[in-house]
Amino acid sequence: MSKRITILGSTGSIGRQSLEVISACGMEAVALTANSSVKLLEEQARRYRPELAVLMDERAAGDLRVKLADTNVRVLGGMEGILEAASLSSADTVITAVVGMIGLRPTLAAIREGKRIALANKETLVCAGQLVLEEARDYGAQIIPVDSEHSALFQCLEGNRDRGEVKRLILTCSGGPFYGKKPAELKGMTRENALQHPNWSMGAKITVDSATLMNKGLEFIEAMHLYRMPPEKISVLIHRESIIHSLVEYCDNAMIAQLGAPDMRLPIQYALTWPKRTPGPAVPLDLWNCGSMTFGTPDTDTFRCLKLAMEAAETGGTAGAILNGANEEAVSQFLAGKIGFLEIAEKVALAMERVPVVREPGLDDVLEADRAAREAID
Ligand SMILES: NC(=O)C1=CN([C@@H]2O[C@H](COP(=O)(O)OP(=O)(O)OC[C@H]3O[C@@H](n4cnc5c(N)ncnc54)[C@H](OP(=O)(O)O)[C@@H]3O)[C@@H](O)[C@H]2O)C=CC1
Ligand SMILES: CC(=O)[C@@H](O)[C@H](O)COP(=O)(O)O
Ligand SMILES: [Mn+2]
Repeated sequence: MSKRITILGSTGSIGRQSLEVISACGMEAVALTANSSVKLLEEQARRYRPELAVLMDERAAGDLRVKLADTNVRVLGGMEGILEAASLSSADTVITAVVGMIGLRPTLAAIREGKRIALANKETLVCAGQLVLEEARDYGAQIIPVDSEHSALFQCLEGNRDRGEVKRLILTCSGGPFYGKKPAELKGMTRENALQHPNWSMGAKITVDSATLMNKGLEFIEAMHLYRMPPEKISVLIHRESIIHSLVEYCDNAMIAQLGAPDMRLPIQYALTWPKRTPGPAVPLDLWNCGSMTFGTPDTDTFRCLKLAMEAAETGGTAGAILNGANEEAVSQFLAGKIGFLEIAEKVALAMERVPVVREPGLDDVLEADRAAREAID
């Protein structure tokens, strides 16, 4: 039987590429969700004919319902609708391609139904990694990473390798559009400058995170949770070309890497087909013509967000939720032209100073940490 998939965030960068993979691999989309993109969700619903289409924005959901009145697609609105899409009985797999910690409750809902989670939404694990992984264990839900570095690590670990054999995980980092710049130059960098990622075409929020190196910081915490590794066993390596997507160093000093063209359709597909591999739409890597590969050390004095994330990783508890909430808010202010580039790190640092950390948090503690962090920087 073909795979039946719900995509949370189908109109975004990962969501659209997921639909390409689903088509190319003969799978079925049973539910699609977005925030307010009525036109694109209507087009997707007409083309893929899911059972359910959901928009978070209730007014936009009303418009979509009218537009899809001539189809069998059921249309819902709001968080209740998204939770229904996440737990739909006909879906076996949920791709979490929503941006931000708003994805946490739907991810938990899907886990509680025992779905396979193809996890792109890294903010979920940064905020509530322990909680999410415990629930996945209790409900027997597999979590397969979509984030390119974590998919690479997953492949280098052969899924479930004995952690005692692993010396460290090495996350590669492109360095983003501002690699090599110092604070005086970074001060004047605009939204347009920050949105020029050297290798990947992605949504606006993650592209800004790549420019501040917060993306690598979030990925550091994501890797800790996914692979049960302490912070001292995770390193970040600058690799400008984004060809090596990450590496595992073993206790005998062997290093296993996963390489590929910078094309998210490969990790998306692998999260859906694992443990099998099948032909798919991702472009092949032409090693003969890709030029040289370079490596270096990140400048965490200039790109403070990475250092702040590593501190949050050491602290644990709700520190990840505080870091993430402040970052989401600060990036949204930067994208709206309200604050400068360097103020993103300043605001995250401020929230980490001001908001107390709760140890062994439950869901309510995580949600409260997120709220308090956003309030602390306003
Ligand atoms: N893009 C990439 O290559 C990679 C992305 N990721 C991660 O994947 C996730 C998605 O990233 P990306 O695809 O780039 O993001 P995009 O901004 O391109 O897409 C986000 C999606 O989420 C929906 N959405 C936004 N806000 C809400 C909300 N409040 N409620 C419900 N739905 C919402 C959007 O709907 P609408 O269109 O209506 O706004 C859209 O469908 C992020 O966590 C990112 O870090 C990880 C690795 C690579
Ligand atoms: C495609 C992907 O997974 C992104 O997270 C990407 O890795 C961003 O690259 P950098 O954060 O290394 O610039
Ligand atoms: Mn990544």
